[in-house]
Amino acid sequence: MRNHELLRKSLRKVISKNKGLIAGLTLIIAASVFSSLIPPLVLERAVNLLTDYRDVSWGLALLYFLFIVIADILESAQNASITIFGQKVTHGIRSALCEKLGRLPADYFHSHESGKIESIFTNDGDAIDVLYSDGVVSMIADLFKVIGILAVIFTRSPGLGLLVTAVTPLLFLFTRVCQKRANKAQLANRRAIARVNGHVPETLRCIRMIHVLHAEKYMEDTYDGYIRESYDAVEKSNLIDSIYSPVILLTQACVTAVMMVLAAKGDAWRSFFGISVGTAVAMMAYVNKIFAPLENIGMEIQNIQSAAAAIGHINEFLSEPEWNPADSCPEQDACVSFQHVTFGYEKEHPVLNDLSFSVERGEMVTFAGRTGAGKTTIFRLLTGLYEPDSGSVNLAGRCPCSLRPEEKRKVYGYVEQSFAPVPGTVRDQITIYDTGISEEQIRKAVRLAGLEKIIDGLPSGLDTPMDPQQFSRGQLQLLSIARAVVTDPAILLLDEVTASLDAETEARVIRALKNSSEGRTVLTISHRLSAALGSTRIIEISEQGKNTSSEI
Ligand SMILES: Nc1ncnc2c1ncn2[C@@H]1O[C@H](COP(=O)(O)OP(=O)(O)OP(=O)(O)O)[C@@H](O)[C@H]1O
Repeated sequence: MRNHELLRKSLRKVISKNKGLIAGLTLIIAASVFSSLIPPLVLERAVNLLTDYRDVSWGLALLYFLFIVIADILESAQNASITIFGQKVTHGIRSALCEKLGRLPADYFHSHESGKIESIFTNDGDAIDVLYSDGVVSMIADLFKVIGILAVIFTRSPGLGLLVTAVTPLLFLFTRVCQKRANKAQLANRRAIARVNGHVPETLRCIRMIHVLHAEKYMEDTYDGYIRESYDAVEKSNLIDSIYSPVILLTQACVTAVMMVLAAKGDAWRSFFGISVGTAVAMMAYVNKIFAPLENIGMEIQNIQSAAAAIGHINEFLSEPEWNPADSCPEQDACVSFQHVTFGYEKEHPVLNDLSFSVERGEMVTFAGRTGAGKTTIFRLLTGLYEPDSGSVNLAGRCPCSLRPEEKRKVYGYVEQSFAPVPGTVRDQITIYDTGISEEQIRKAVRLAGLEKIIDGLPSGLDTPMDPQQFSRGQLQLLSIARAVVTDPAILLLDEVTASLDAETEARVIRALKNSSEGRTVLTISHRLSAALGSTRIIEISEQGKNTSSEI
């Protein structure tokens, strides 16, 4: 599928789901534009009656107020519907981004900086939000408003119509120049403020070192530099603001004055400008009305331009190749096996070279080898994060990549070097939001991991909100073990589980692992653990990513 088609597909999905809202929005915009044109016409009629020394009926006066109220209500409804539509589109695109994230292969996250991915979800997502809430649709509404006002002015006063048509492009140009400069200044201010925000905590964090190295002056000067940048930028932005409004007011006054002077010149001019007193009042109202949508259109163009880059990033992200694992692989008798596996994160630099080994059900095997030999890589292939370049990997008779997400936790439990908390309660740390896990399973996992006393000591037990500060490093590893065994998996993968623990804590973790390993096939990375857990075999991974196997 081509790049833009992916974004279009997301948009089409949102549009087809919200046909009613879009039809309503179109009607509201039409009604809002139409109703905003009526009050000056009623005013024209009233003033003409007054200047002819005739009575203005209560009905006409009420009609005037009624249309003002209706126009205001419709404008609010228009803004609200545009915001709702914008939110729906943004929600649709953000959901598409999130679904895409789940389908990306593991190496995407190694070849792309996390900051850039985050920025697609935050900054680019926000730019799309602004594009639809305060860009495309509002611009169409404002354009209709300008066209409507010009049309009425032309029918009432062709001369004034020509005058306004001549002035409008100049005014629009002036508005754009001011907006661009103001935006540039605001951006510079935001950059300077961001630097200040980074500088202050950095200074506080390193305050001792700053005093020791006498770097106070340098830190002060840097801070002053950022503040000056911000001050200059704000000053520039204020200057533009202070010029813009008077120029607009002056132009309005000039147009009105020219209209009046020319209309007063004689019959031919008067008929060209179509001026009765009432029409003059109405035209002044229209001239005043045309500037607001013009200014808005300038801002909306700005929003659309800023969103162009965001659309590019989102398109690029949506067209990234997806995780497309083989759905079947040769059946193997062994519980875990590698058959002539060659794999490299970059194809030209293989980490594992023609690696073969197999582990029988119930075996306890340790992988050893120098740092960087590829032990963790073996686990990454076993958990299906990567596919081998050649050869086959088998886990419980299945190709790991073909395991559906809901199957994975039943086949293997994975304990890493450090615990990765998830938002929520202590219970959520164990279940990872899997509502299919029963209370009994959770209690059993807590018991196996030796966490009973710790959890009983928490204010609300398992339902205590998770705060990693409440747990020591060893206790967090016990939580990792409970998380790995709660689904009663057949295979346990332990990657340097006790690497960063002191001897006493390590002993507790080993006790928990021993309890949890019973009846399972256990693969560990760690020399120290192999003896403590009672491994029966060590598979040594050599520098070339091959293996030698030795019995203990
Ligand atoms: N995501 C990655 N992208 C590119 N190269 C990687 C990636 N992860 C690991 N490597 C490289 O692959 C090789 C094997 O790494 P791996 O982590 O599997 O080794 P290890 O034997 O587990 O090492 P250690 O004992 O230090 O944990 C190393 O040279 C490492 O630099």
